[in-house]
Amino acid sequence: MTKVVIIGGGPGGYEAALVAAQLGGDVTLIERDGLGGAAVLSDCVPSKTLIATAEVMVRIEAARQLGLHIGAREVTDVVRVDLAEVNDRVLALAKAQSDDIAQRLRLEGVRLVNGSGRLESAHRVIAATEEGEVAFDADIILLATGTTPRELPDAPCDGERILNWKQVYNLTELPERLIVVGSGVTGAEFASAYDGLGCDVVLVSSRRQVLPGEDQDAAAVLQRAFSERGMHIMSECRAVAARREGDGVVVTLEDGQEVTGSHVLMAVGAIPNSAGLGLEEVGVGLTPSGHISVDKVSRTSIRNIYAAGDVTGVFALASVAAMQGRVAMWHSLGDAVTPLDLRKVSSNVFTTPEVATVGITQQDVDTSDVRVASVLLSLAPNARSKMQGFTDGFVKLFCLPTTGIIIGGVVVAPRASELIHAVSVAVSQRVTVDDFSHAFTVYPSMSGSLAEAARRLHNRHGSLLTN
Ligand SMILES: Cc1cc2nc3c(=O)[nH]c(=O)nc-3n(C[C@H](O)[C@H](O)[C@H](O)COP(=O)(O)OP(=O)(O)OC[C@H]3O[C@@H](n4cnc5c(N)ncnc54)[C@H](O)[C@@H]3O)c2cc1C
Ligand SMILES: NC(=O)c1ccc[n+]([C@@H]2O[C@H](COP(=O)([O-])OP(=O)(O)OC[C@H]3O[C@@H](n4cnc5c(N)ncnc54)[C@H](O)[C@@H]3O)[C@@H](O)[C@H]2O)c1
Repeated sequence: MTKVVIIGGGPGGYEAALVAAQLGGDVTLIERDGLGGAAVLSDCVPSKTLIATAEVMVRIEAARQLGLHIGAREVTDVVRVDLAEVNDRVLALAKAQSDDIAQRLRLEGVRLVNGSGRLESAHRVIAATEEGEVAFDADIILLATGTTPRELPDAPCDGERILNWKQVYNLTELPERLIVVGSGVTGAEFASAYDGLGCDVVLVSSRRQVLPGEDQDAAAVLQRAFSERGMHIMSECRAVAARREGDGVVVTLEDGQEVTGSHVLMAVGAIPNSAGLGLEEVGVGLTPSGHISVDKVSRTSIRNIYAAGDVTGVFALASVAAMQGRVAMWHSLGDAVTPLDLRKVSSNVFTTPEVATVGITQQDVDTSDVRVASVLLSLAPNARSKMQGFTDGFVKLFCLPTTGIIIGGVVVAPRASELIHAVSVAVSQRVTVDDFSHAFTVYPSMSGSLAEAARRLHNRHGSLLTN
């Protein structure tokens, strides 16, 4: 039996373990914290659970537009957020998810080792466990060790008032005034969630507009939505330090301004967990940022050592980590394998409204020579949007002008994460705009706007239509 040793039990590691077990490998998975990794225990799952609660608050608040009066001016006057209870639920759900994953892995015959792993050689892994060090021989090794929140040297997190995104679940009371530093996906999602829960939120954004890495038309909608909800966005500001003062915090910006709040959440990116793994000693190549270099089948510079997930810096998504892990095992264990294709990845920013994207981006289109036809269709005229009191979003489709094949899309809407799937199938199956628009959509529905966008691309003049 081929001996497979995996370090890291997040989506990159545990999905790989399932494939390796299915293909008959003798699989050992070493994880120091808990199965499911940071994705399940502290990052993706907890944040989306918190956001689910915040969404309900936002919907209650929006009810008055629909003729439902909640008997008070502010939603927070009638709905009391018990943050201790909310966070208990968040953590219990994450733990249950982690336990389910552990149980499934055990059922599939994966050997689970609770400890910290490192390479001794290209064919031997050491796990430091509570009982001491244990060595495992390996034919194939997968490194899927994820990342750690980046800290600013002068803003060390204390877990009480100066927080990273893993520490917010310790809070038992809603922050009175939360400063969120960083307006990438993590910062934007937490700013949106705490604003929805009723906190006064200040967002320190290093760029002109929030979500610098996302579709800029979508980011503009979100920036407007945040401002209209009363969030204070400090654009083109960088934090350099944060300190406790009395019952609050003071964040110092690069230009010397000071921002005061009750708490600060640092969302300034993450650094790869690649130190201390024995990589340099064994000769595993790293990028200048310290991520592990991999090719499209997840191979590192050492023949039998693979890497998957955030530690590779390829695309920090749970879905991509899982696919990289599976691809690594299909490749190393001799199964049919399709190299990772980032042009088909779909992702979602879980803000209010949500921003979902798949395939080619507007930035790719604007910076490449490839001719692309696109249409951006506002959701304002969509009957379902009007009924639901939502008019600020849009759908956007990209296609090749010669063939009409759909190569990407963006949806800004409530539940955009669900709406994008049709476009994702179109991108992965190379569906044309004509075929896409000929499929029936429900009336009234927001997906009707996706079909309408495809219809507008029938002649594909390569223009950017708005409405
Ligand atoms: C706040 C937040 C929200 C997110 N939301 C989403 C989302 O909605 N959707 C989405 O697709 N992605 C989301 N992501 C990204 C997603 O969480 C990551 O892409 C995903 O966790 C990557 O999985 P991974 O397996 O590479 O690493 P991780 O999930 O980080 O798991 C790595 C594991 O390796 C363990 N480990 C590290 N070193 C060692 C060692 N030496 N020995 C043993 N174990 C070790 C760690 O303890 C950890 O458990 C979010 C990220 C953040 C920060
Ligand atoms: N819904 C999701 O799928 C989801 C959610 C969260 C994170 N993620 C993944 O995690 C990745 C990382 O996202 P992220 O937001 O954690 O990190 P990021 O690196 O993308 O964003 C960090 C932001 O903080 C800003 N920043 C850095 N230093 C600053 C300072 N001193 N003051 C003010 N701003 C500062 C940066 O300019 C950047 O815009 C994303 O690319 C995404 O793939 C996904």
